[in-house]
Amino acid sequence: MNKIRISAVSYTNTKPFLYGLQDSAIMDKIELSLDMPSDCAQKLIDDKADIGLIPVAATLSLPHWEIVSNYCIGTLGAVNSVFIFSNCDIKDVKTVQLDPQSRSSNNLAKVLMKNFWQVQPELIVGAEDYSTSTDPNTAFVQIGDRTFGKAEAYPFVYDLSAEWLKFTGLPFVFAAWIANKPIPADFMQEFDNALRHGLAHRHELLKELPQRADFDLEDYLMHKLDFDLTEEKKKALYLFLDYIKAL
Ligand SMILES: C=C(O[C@@H]1C=C(C(=O)O)C=C[C@H]1O)C(=O)O
Repeated sequence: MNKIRISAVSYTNTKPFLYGLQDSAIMDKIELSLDMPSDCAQKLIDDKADIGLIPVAATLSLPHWEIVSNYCIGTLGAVNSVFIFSNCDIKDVKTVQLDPQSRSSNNLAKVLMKNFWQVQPELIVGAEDYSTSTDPNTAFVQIGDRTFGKAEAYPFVYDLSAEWLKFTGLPFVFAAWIANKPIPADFMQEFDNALRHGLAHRHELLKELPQRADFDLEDYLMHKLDFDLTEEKKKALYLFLDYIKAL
């Protein structure tokens, strides 16, 4: 059998999953690559991967997609790694630079700006001064490890899944394990078992990760992230897709 090609996110949020996969015999059956989320999505769209931990917003660009795991990159509220960083209140922001590595959070920012904050700043994709603009009314979306330690550095900081909870009362799913073609059921079962094994060994993983003075990795991996793809999270996922379609 050909190996199943899997693209996973190269951020710390995915390390519990990698720990589980690398500690399982499933490694012999897969070809694993680590990519930034926007590239995970593109690989699935271009059929360069069979399964990806892809931004859920990117499912809208797939002719066929199916969820192949009971786990995800999700949260019950604040996630502490997906933000709009700003020098002014969101109501006064004139320009928002989007994160080139993101698909879900850029869309989450758009959904919240339109429906929750009811503001209409100009959106910039691929800004040359991304994340470094000194303009007082320019803000930026940022995700992943690049945000660690930055929450203290800006006067206005919006944790986007915390804002989504205020808006909808729901948890949030940033990325899920999605296939672009049918995957054998026995493989899916073995895959899920490996992911569960990784999640159950987060304390061992934390001992291996370099600690940071400016970011609480244990709180992040044990509490802020919530990896179970529950019915409530699926409800949030489909609601989010509806909001994106209406943008
Ligand atoms: C919580 C996060 O979730 C992510 C956000 C994504 C996005 O915005 O497209 C995609 C994958 C996840 O890595 C994060 O990256 O910090």
